[in-house]
Amino acid sequence: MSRSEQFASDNYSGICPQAWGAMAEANRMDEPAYGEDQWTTRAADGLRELFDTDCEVFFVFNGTAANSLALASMGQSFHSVICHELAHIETDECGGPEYASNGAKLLLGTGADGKLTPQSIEHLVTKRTDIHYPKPRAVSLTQATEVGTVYTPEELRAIRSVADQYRLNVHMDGARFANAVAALDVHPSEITWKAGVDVLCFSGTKNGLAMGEAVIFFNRDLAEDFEWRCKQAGQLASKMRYISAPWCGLLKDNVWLDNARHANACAEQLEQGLARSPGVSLRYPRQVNGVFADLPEPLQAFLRNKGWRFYNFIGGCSRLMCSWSTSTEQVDRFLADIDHWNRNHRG
Ligand SMILES: Cc1ncc(COP(=O)(O)O)c(C=O)c1O
Ligand SMILES: C[C@H](O)[C@H](N)C(=O)O
Repeated sequence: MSRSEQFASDNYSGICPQAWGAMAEANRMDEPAYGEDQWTTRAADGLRELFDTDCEVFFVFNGTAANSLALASMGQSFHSVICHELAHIETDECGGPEYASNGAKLLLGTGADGKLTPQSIEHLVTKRTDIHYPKPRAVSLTQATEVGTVYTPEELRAIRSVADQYRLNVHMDGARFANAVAALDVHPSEITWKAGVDVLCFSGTKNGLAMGEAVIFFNRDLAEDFEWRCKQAGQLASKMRYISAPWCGLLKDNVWLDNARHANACAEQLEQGLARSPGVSLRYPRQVNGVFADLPEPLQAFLRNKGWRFYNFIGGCSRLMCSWSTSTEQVDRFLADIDHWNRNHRG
């Protein structure tokens, strides 16, 4: 499949040149294993510098592991985790968070545009407080959300206020955290520890790495023994430098932010083009690197027949996801195909 023919997922993209170069540099000589290498130290220090705080940093292979193990560190098996009904930890992690915590239950909240509201959190915390129900101990937010929207610093602080009231830890699934920082144009600390986030799972995979998520504990108390939890879960890479060195490539000269800005810009170009297409509407506001559009079924079939790949797994709308490697020419080709359909096939 040609790289240029998909808006299916930022997971389809390759490794960005800067990450690849850092990997090659780390490959030049032997290094200590299991995270004792210079690259892992440099990457962790680079993230502490980026967030401007002395946070604990761990690297795991993928997002499901990052989320599951982070949440397992935030409560016991008899607790529950509040998340939005569209949350990836609910819809696409195959019970990973429940498994890693030995049974913590996910309580599904609501909110417009995929964003959990303080009211929904409070409702779930207070609706049952009897011994027969798993006591809420954490709230999980996805930033940017599964439908391409972002929590503002104010919204995050409001959630933190409710979390404090009910002694909840705050987890952030940062699969597209870089895209949220780019969209909000804030310092990363403004939408993490300064807004009360205890643990961030920062995805490198969706930002230009082959794999590799950083689990960042701003609340260092929750990090106790996390390395053992990772080891037992098979998430301690012996050649850790092949995860951490590419992270150094992203952090150098803020490549991570440039990659996110580019992906967001491509999605904006897509959004603007779709706005000109009759019969096409957006299901959610476009704020980061994904466009969630209601496309007529015949148009979807036409595009797929032309070789374009995209998913329809959220409420039936079409998700068009851009990444660091999306090109403006690719977006133009997609829009040109839609224009062709409108001119020649639209009923
Ligand atoms: C919102 C969100 N969270 C977490 C993940 C992590 O998933 P994976 O385990 O596939 O890396 C993804 C995957 O793309 C995602 O979209
Ligand atoms: C949803 C799917 O699991 C993947 N996280 C993606 O965003 O493409």
